[in-house]
Amino acid sequence: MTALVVAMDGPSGSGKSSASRGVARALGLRYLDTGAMYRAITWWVLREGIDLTDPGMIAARAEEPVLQVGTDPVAPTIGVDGVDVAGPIRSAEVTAAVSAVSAVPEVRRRLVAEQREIIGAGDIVVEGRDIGTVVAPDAQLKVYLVASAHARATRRAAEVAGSTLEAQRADMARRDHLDSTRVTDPLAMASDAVELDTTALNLDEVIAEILRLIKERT
Ligand SMILES: Nc1ncnc2c1ncn2[C@@H]1O[C@H](COP(=O)(O)OP(=O)(O)OP(=O)(O)O)[C@@H](O)[C@H]1O
Ligand SMILES: Nc1ccn([C@H]2C[C@H](O)[C@@H](COP(=O)(O)O)O2)c(=O)n1
Repeated sequence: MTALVVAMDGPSGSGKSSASRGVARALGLRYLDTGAMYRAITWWVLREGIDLTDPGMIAARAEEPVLQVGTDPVAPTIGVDGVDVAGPIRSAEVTAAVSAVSAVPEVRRRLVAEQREIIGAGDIVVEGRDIGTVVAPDAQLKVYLVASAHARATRRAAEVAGSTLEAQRADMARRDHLDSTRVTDPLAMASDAVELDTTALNLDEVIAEILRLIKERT
């Protein structure tokens, strides 16, 4: 049987990470969080003091940081030049800057190549924004997760200590806009993806539906 690749795309807070990890764990597959890779490069750009408003400078140095990416769905890891950045990449500072860095074509070219190398022989669930359209267009199953803006902001506000619903809603609207209007690889649903609205579903129900879709395809 062909090695399985499942592509999971969708906007911020739609549940991609939680559902992808759950599916990978259930089936003994690997898991790749491509958003963590864009966040890791962003962490490095900020640490280097590179001007975020200068895409040319970000592009010129895009190949410099070396990423270490772990694909165990139980304990995914991410490092930059040997530094564990799993915590820092979730900071408000990185979240505010990541759309600008991920819009730089040289950053995307570099990371898409690395992502394809990690996907390699398959048996992996890959989540992000452009997986079904650009990174793995031949994936056996492509799922596009959506949820209402209210549900997404409520979930995030519950997760981030000290945050409010309104702040989360504003941040997601800003990132959705930047992620879907960038010139290279914008957030878009692949024509052969299955759209799954998670607004009224709990996480177990989402995972069960994706497992059902995988069974149907394989
Ligand atoms: N179906 C669901 N029902 C309720 N809560 C959920 C559901 N799916 C995910 N969550 C919760 O919503 C939050 C966001 O989920 P998750 O991080 O998986 O989204 P995401 O799409 O990967 O977001 P991002 O793109 O910003 O990384 C988490 O706190 C998660 O536990
Ligand atoms: N394949 C991807 C994955 C992520 N991004 C960008 C867009 C997001 O704002 C940012 C962080 O992703 P998250 O951790 O919130 O999933 O990275 C992208 O452009 N392409």
